[in-house]
Amino acid sequence: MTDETQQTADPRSEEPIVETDVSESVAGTGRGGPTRTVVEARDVDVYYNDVQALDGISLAIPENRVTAMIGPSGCGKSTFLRCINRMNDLIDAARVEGELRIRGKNVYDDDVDPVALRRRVGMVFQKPNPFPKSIYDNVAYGLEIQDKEGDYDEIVEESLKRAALWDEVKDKLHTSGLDLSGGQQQRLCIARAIATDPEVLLMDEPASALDPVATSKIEDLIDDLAGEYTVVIVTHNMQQAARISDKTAVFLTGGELVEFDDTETVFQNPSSQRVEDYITGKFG
Ligand SMILES: Nc1ncnc2c1ncn2[C@@H]1O[C@H](COP(=O)(O)OP(=O)(O)OP(=O)(O)O)[C@@H](O)[C@H]1O
Repeated sequence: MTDETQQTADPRSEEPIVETDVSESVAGTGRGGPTRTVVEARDVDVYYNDVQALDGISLAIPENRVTAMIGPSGCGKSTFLRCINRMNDLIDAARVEGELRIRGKNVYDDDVDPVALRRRVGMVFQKPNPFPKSIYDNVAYGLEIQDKEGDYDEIVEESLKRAALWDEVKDKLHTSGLDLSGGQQQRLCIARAIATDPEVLLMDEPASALDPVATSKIEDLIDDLAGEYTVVIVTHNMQQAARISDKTAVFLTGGELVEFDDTETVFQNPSSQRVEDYITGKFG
């Protein structure tokens, strides 16, 4: 990483961002060679009141790749995910220290509007949470609240296609999103998240409430989405992390990041006994 930065206007962002020359922090991954860093954590600590949940996290998340966060329950995976779009701001007890940069700009700087940030960083949760609205309105919702210009019919169709749901719902767009199956609801939530064209897509255990067939569809979808989005996924399922991610971050108890590397390396040649014990199921 160099200190040289340049101002660029990101067409998908309302505010100018500082883009860092990341040529030296290029992440080579299995999904087609080198890429740029989009999200970079520098020495991030998170506390809930006096209890420390994350301890000195530093890592660089590559563009248009899938990065998985794995680790035992309570090690801080979701907390880290929520640092990226400042969802921890909504938790009174939470305090974040350190820097969380997106394309070089610290999202905790005073001049960053968290609402604008969350437009650039979409999120999909564990439990599908469509609004009690029609399928169409679920996807169009983000466009409406942002007063986005454009042909909504076209954007809704495109988003549903990208979320691999269009064929199943194209004849019932004006029925309730709540009438879909769990797996379809989750793909609807993904369509809703991508309709506003975010740069980063955060997914917090997006398949853990789904059956194996629906899970497999979500995994295929994540693989496809990585062509266009930078995906960061929290998962409890190590096979899933191994199947779908390019990079894997292993968090262990105490909120420590103990390994961050290409997924293949983490699973085939872990750097420490602790990580090996975790991924081979000896604990956690
Ligand atoms: N809102 C909160 N208030 C207080 N403590 C919290 C809050 N959210 C999380 N914590 C604590 O922070 C630590 C990390 O929690 P977090 O949910 O980030 O872990 P996780 O690795 O995502 O766990 P899981 O896999 O079980 O979802 C835990 O000790 C948890 O109890």
